[in-house]
Amino acid sequence: MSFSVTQLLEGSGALPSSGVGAIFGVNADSRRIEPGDVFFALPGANAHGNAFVAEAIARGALVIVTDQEPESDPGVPVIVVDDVRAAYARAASRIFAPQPAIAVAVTGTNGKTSVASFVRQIWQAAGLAASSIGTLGVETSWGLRGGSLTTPDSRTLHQNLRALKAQGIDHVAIEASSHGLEQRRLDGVHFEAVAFTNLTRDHLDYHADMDGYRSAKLRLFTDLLVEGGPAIVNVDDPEHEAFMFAALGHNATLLTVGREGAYIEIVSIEREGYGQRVEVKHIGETISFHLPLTGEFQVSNALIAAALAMATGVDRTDAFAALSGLKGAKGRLELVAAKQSSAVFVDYAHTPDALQTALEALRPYATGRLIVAFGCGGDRDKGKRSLMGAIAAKGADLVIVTDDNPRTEEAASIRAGIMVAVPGAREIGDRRSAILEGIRLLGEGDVLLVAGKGHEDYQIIGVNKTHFSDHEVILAALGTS
Ligand SMILES: CC(=O)N[C@H]1[C@@H](OP(=O)(O)OP(=O)(O)OC[C@H]2O[C@@H](n3ccc(=O)[nH]c3=O)[C@H](O)[C@@H]2O)O[C@H](CO)[C@@H](O)[C@@H]1O[C@H](C)C(=O)N[C@@H](C)C(=O)N[C@H](CCC(=O)O)C(=O)O
Ligand SMILES: Nc1ncnc2c1ncn2[C@@H]1O[C@H](COP(=O)(O)OP(=O)(O)OP(=O)(O)O)[C@@H](O)[C@H]1O
Ligand SMILES: N[C@H](CCC[C@H](N)C(=O)O)C(=O)O
Ligand SMILES: [Mg+2]
Repeated sequence: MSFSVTQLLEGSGALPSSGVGAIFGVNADSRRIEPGDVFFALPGANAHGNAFVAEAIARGALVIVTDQEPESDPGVPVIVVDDVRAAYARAASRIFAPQPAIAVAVTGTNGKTSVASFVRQIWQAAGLAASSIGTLGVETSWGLRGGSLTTPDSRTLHQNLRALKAQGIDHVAIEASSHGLEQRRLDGVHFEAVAFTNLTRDHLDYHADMDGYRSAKLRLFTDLLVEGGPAIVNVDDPEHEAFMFAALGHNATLLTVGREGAYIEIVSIEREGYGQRVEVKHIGETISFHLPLTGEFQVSNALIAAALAMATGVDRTDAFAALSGLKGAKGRLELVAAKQSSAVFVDYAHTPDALQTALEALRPYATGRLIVAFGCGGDRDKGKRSLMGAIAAKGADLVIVTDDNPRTEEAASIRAGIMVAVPGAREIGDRRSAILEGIRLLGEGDVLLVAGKGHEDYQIIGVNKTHFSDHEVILAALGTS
């Protein structure tokens, strides 16, 4: 027993899968324990896993790993470690070996899904079998399998990684959320390269303050990058210094991207239809390409993705050539339909900065009015509601405040939290009616932005999740663009 458990927690190489001391699996959820598993009792937001030790043993757990002695002797070996979440992540990586050879990760408040998707697309264009894992789920050239978290829990993550390896995939780009980093979900992965997009307010319901939020994100640079690996930093973001110094302080190879970038310098960006023409300097060479995506922020995302791809061996010419063929991630400033000279975009902006970015990106296309319909999620950072209201008031000509996953909060009070900063807005709780009203209002040259849900195909009211898709409502009203 001790041999295999030690190996599980600290060792390397294959684990015994039969015989005395064999460990068959790991799980942190007592309800899913199978005979032969090790139960990891994690400190959670609602409970400590120690409360579920009896159930885990009843289901066949052989060993308990925890960060505090259970109150009574459970009758099976208990191993107390300092950081049980990290131990769980590393154990999951050993149980579910082998894994794809190359993993990269991107963190930041906004842009992670887009960057992860773009890295996968660049790898694929270079002929490499690749996958991206994040908010949208696990995506490969065979399709998309949805998930529930941006950064999956360690067990799900490593199960997915093993399945990808079994399909011949050796290149994976992963979104590193602040929750995921704080909860050590990624601690079993060695990243060959990492990237930072930007840092603005989000998730202050979970992190004590911006310092706590930033520290969680910095873990990707300080703890999870392989020794000397490339760390890509968007130097146009005001928060870049902390990430730059974290990289330098940990012997990473710092690669900066942006208008002030040394590795990739943005020289110029000009709109070309709904896309843009971009000129950059990359280690002395000037490169010009068409990016078929709307919004300057996508230039930053695309270049960070190109840097990650080049950092993992893609040839410079192939990487930049791939940018002209990029497809936007679903619901990220996506042109969904057009009505005469007006247009309707769906975007996943659910933070103040993202809403401002999306409105600024669309302003040049609104020769008439810029209309926005959006809401804020329930059971999430309340402070961002009035900030988003103020941003909408400033950046749009007409604002419709609606519902976006009220969860267990009263929807009307969430809307009120937004309306205080935009008293002139129309308040239409039912999201379908709000979108239809936005479409009804569309005149010559107007642009409607439907923000907050992006790819989501549900509305969460209370604890019930019902089918709802911004795309479907828009397309049913207007047909395809
Ligand atoms: C606040 C938060 O992040 N919670 C996540 C966390 O739950 P927790 O550890 O706090 O769980 P808990 O309910 O206190 O339970 C403690 C422990 O007891 C165990 N337990 C519990 C009940 C039981 O009967 N038996 C049992 O063993 C649980 O499995 C857990 O290990 O760990 C769970 C397993 O990984 C996650 O499913 C859960 O995500 C919840 C559902 C969630 O909504 N998370 C969101 C906020 C989130 O993580 N979002 C980020 C950011 C997205 C973005 O970028 O914007 C993401 O990466 O998705
Ligand atoms: N580089 C960027 N800078 C600012 N805003 C961005 C950037 N990239 C995307 N956005 C905005 O943020 C929204 C979310 O983008 P994306 O899904 O790529 O980010 P994310 O970091 O994965 O978000 P999440 O934390 O929810 O996983 C987009 O719909 C867009 O409005
Ligand atoms: N990963 C983010 C997504 C928010 C999306 C928005 N539609 C909402 O429900 O608030 C979160 O869970 O906070
Ligand atoms: Mg995401």
